[in-house]
Amino acid sequence: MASHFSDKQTYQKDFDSKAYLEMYYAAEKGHLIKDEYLKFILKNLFNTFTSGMGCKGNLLIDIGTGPTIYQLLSACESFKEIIATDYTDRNRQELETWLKKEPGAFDWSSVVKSVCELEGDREKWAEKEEKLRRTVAQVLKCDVTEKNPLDPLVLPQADCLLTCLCLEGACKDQDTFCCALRNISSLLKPGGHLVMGGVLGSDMYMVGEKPFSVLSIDKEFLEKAVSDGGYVVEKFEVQPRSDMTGFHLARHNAAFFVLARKMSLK
Ligand SMILES: Cc1nn(C[C@](C)(O)C(=O)N2CCN(c3cccc4cnccc34)CC2)cc1-c1ccccc1
Repeated sequence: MASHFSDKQTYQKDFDSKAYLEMYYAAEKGHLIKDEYLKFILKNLFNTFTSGMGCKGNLLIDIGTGPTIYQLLSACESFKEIIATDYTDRNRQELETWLKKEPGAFDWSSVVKSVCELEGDREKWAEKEEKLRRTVAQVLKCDVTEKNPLDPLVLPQADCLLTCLCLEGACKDQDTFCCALRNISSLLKPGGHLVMGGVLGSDMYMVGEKPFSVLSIDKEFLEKAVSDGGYVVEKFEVQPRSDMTGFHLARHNAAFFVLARKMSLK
């Protein structure tokens, strides 16, 4: 049980990206493969990015990408350029290894095939992987607790911000969460979309034998945080968790998906 907050130094030192990927995303046995979270998020990302909801443009920045690429598979059909970001060196290294098809890269093919099935042709999984590799232009360091999360870089504002399973893991309390949301919002154009997925009612998750803390949030808090953060909520889906088999590994009672539009200044 994570009895204390897992801060960024803890992530940098103790978060084992490879052990995490095997535990949560390995074909058939990965905990999130079996859990409803991944199916729920992939379906919502597919609907958002490839079914004419107007979520498309030049630049999408993914905040807190972790070592995973599942969240980018539909987005790469609707954005010319994707920038992936994360706090820890090992997460960014894991992403670079997959993007460059280097030895030891994690095998995402079963998840890629699932997204291709949603998009209508499961056999196009190899082309999909190459399209994603061509679309991810950079993998940058980010820290959502900084006013400019990409400091010292100053980028043009993005057309879309994507963030999955990040803020609830990175923030120690609700005030920090709201502040981090404002920080990342500075990276988004007015009128641009925020796409956020994650978990409600969690307090921790395990990576190997190590517990990592999670800020427990509920729908009401999240809805208020996004609205107070200067957004109009366009879609808010919650999927209560039914399968409690992996309860001890990554405790949460629901998955959420939010699509919101950043209000223009005028
Ligand atoms: C499964 C699963 N995966 N994940 C996401 C994960 C591994 O936590 C992650 O990669 N993250 C978040 C923390 N993050 C960060 C940590 C410190 C500081 C950061 C500063 N800026 C940006 C990011 C920072 C780095 C990216 C959460 C769960 C989960 C599922 C169900 C129940 C409970 C948890």
